Amino acid sequence: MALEIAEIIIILKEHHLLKHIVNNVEGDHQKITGVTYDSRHVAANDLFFCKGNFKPEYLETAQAKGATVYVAEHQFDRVSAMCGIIVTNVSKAMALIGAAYYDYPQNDLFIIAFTGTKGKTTSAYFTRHILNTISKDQVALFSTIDRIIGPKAEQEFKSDLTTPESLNLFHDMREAVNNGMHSLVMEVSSQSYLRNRVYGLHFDVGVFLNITPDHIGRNEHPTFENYLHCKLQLLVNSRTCIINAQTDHLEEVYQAARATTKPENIYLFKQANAKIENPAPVDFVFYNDRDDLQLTEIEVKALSPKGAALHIDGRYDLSMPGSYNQSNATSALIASGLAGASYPQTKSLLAKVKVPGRMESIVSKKHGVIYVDYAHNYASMNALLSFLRSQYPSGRMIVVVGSPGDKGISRRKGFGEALSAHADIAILTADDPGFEDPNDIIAEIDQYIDHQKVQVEKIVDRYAAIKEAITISHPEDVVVLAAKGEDPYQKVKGVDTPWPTDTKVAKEVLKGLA
Ligand SMILES: CC(=O)N[C@H]1[C@@H](OP(=O)(O)OP(=O)(O)OC[C@H]2O[C@@H](n3ccc(=O)[nH]c3=O)[C@H](O)[C@@H]2O)O[C@H](CO)[C@@H](O)[C@@H]1O[C@H](C)C(=O)N[C@@H](C)C(=O)N[C@H](CCC(=O)O)C(=O)O
Ligand SMILES: Nc1ncnc2c1ncn2[C@@H]1O[C@H](COP(=O)(O)OP(=O)(O)OP(=O)(O)O)[C@@H](O)[C@H]1O
Repeated sequence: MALEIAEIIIILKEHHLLKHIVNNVEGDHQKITGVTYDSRHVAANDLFFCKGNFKPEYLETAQAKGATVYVAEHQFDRVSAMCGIIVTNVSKAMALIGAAYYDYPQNDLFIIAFTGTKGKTTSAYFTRHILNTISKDQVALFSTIDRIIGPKAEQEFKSDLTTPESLNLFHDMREAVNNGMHSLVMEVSSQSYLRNRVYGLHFDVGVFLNITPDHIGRNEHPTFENYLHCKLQLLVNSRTCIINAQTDHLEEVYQAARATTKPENIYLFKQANAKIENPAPVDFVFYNDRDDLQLTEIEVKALSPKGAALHIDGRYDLSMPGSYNQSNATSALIASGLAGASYPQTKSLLAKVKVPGRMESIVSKKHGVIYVDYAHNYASMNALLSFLRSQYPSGRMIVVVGSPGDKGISRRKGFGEALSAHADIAILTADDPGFEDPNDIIAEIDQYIDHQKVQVEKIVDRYAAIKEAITISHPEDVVVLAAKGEDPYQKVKGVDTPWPTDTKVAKEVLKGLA
């Protein structure tokens, strides 16, 4: 793969991003044969992007390793051997040049993208499972948990971000195409719009699941309005839109879709008896006749001719309980319908999907049922605990939870409120404390807990907290290990400290108690 300076100039001018060029001694036909934003991965003739919390010495290292061109928002004098392309916005430039360098892999993929405060990973897994089963292994997945760029085991790896940096995104899309993938299901975080990771990219189908306050604060969104604005960008950039009509801010969400999409390409869905303010007729409803731990099923019914044309009406079995998962499943069925999947081919496919770290249960005779779940804000914690409360009305609910440092500050209050509403015992512990003292985070969650309703224990060491929860639980109790899912590390003072995962710890503790 290669790109000439001349091509880069045209792309940047087209998007009004080019300020000027310095040291262009080799001329416009100079070719770059690689692109990177990390000095640790530079090769000869690379183009290097100076982005984010960047230090000038990274560029000097890049030059020493053979990079010949850099893109930055201002000129660097100490790399006089390099051609400098000075732009108004480096992250936008990086996304556009990345797409060009990897030869626009998005044109070879049918892309379904999910956004929402909660349910992105679950819905993406559901959709990918349906389409991948039907297409016999030709569907890639870019999720918070992992990225799958081909059918072989070595083409599946853990994700660093929910939505990758633009260069990695286009690189992995190209790999997916080379590996025979014809579709891609991906999660698009609001942060990826804030940071221009998907700038210029258009999606075949964009799905908006829901929005509640989260991800607001240092390093994330300055305000809720900004968070909502970034999330809405997915709909603005999608050819066909699917909207959960039960989302908050439905009017704005629908308007964002309408800004670039005709009503005939916008699909709304909701639970059959949910009351909503209708900005447009609903296309699909789902009935949740049965929703318990033994069996979860939904019936999907089209209400409009365009809905009926997808042929997804029918009764489906689900592997994951909870009304929110029924909503996630409906979004996945509509998205899959738009990609050509129909009933009854899809009838039983969702009965087999497991999403790592979401609603994983471990049954023990002496210590009740233990759930490991990724719920980590008010909306998800409330949804999870209220569902489990309905399933275990008589036992005690013992919840182990912590909140991350340096971000998502509103989660602390949210946890306090959700625990007060549903838990009997809360064991507050550490979860990615980052540069904060976990004791302070625990104290903050605790101040929002109603101590008349909930007994609180504070155990910073997460292993000891899980051990305590399981040790004190009786057979009729339910233990919830919340917020960490299958995360294999704890972020402590900038270091990813290995963590065996909540599931492994719980199993180990149970073995020790047997
Ligand atoms: C705030 C934010 O999003 N920051 C992301 C951003 O950081 P950054 O551009 O400042 O990069 P940096 O790591 O500080 O380093 C600066 C630059 O120097 C380069 N460098 C660094 C060291 C070196 O030796 N040489 C070198 O060239 C780096 O490659 C980088 O280009 O780019 C980095 C990759 O280049 C990301 O790892 C980093 O994500 C941080 C870790 C993060 O926590 N992001 C979260 C908030 C996030 O993006 N979350 C959303 C999900 C949210 C949700 O759940 O909905 C996501 O999409 O994952
Ligand atoms: N539609 C939903 N509404 C509310 N809570 C949900 C919904 N879907 C899932 N959850 C809860 O949120 C948790 C995380 O779900 P999931 O990983 O699918 O969401 P996500 O949007 O990918 O989250 P994140 O952005 O934090 O990675 C689940 O473990 C479950 O407890």
